[in-house]
Amino acid sequence: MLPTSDTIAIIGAGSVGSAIAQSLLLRKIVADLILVDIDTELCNAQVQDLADAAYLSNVRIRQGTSAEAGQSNIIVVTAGAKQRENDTRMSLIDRNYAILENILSSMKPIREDAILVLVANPVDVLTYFAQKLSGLPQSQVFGSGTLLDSIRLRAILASKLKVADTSVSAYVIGEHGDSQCVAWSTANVHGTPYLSLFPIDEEERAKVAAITKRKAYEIIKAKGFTSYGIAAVASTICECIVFDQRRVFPLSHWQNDFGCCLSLPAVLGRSGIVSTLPIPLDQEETSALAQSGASIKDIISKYDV
Ligand SMILES: NC(=O)C1=CN([C@@H]2O[C@H](COP(=O)(O)OP(=O)(O)OC[C@H]3O[C@@H](n4cnc5c(N)ncnc54)[C@H](O)[C@@H]3O)[C@@H](O)[C@H]2O)C=CC1
Ligand SMILES: CC(=O)C(=O)O
Repeated sequence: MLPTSDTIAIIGAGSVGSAIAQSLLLRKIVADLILVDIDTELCNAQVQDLADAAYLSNVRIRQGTSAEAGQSNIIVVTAGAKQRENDTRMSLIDRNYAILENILSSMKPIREDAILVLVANPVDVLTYFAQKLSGLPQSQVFGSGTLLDSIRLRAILASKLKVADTSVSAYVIGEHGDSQCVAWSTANVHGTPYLSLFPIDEEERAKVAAITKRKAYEIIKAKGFTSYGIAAVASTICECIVFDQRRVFPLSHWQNDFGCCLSLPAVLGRSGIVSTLPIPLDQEETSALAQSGASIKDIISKYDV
């Protein structure tokens, strides 16, 4: 596959931004990558290191400014504080809201057809504010959401059934965080309900959901951050946009019913969120999703003026 002439800018060249850059480089999705960070020395070092890895592909990578990022086709926002052991994602909001405001104002004017992908946490809350502050249409501003959690869930379910992860379709929905929920009633393997193929009781289901939810905490406890999983997710999102693949992903996007951004299945294409798909949920899942929406809205209301 030849890289397209699109440019992707990554804001934040720390653990996550650099891992996303490496994933994009190796997958040869676009010809040009720009890395931007307030810490220009770190950014330059990451670019130099990644440029060595670029001999595996035809991709050019360089350090850029916020203004240049604003003129890129896709802008991936990873800049922000990360969780320390046992910090929740929501606890980052004070610091990361301020960083987001700063980034968006320094990127302006943002090109009208740019796609803004939020990765920094709390991703659902930041997606809401990025929609408000960027001036872009809501369909062009969304967060990586629970795609990463869904991949984690799918891996657990697949290993129980001894099938490939890709053969299981299962969604974590709601917040990319502690109030997330599993849409058990729609989990399936090529159309057959997962729970009919591999019946697990309520206690076991709760255990699987908890392991999925805790995975980031466990990784952060041992190595201080997560990066490879989100890099795979973010580069897949970029690929889907660049090639207008119209894949269905659980992404954090605007929800009229909840008055916030949270993850539900969305069709992703060249212009961003192209459409949404209904997801049949049982009563328990519906109420868990509503609670997740309420907890995101609660944080938003503290900052929304
Ligand atoms: N959505 C998801 O699934 C995931 C989200 N994350 C989140 O990604 C964020 C970044 O994590 P890491 O890369 O590990 O942190 P990091 O601390 O390694 O990197 C963050 C970078 O942002 C930069 N930065 C801060 N303010 C800036 C500004 N105004 N303009 C430009 N750059 C700025 C810092 O200089 C730093 O290099 C965190 O909020 C973390 O929670 C991390 C993993 C998965
Ligand atoms: C840190 C984070 O949000 C994750 O790995 O899920």
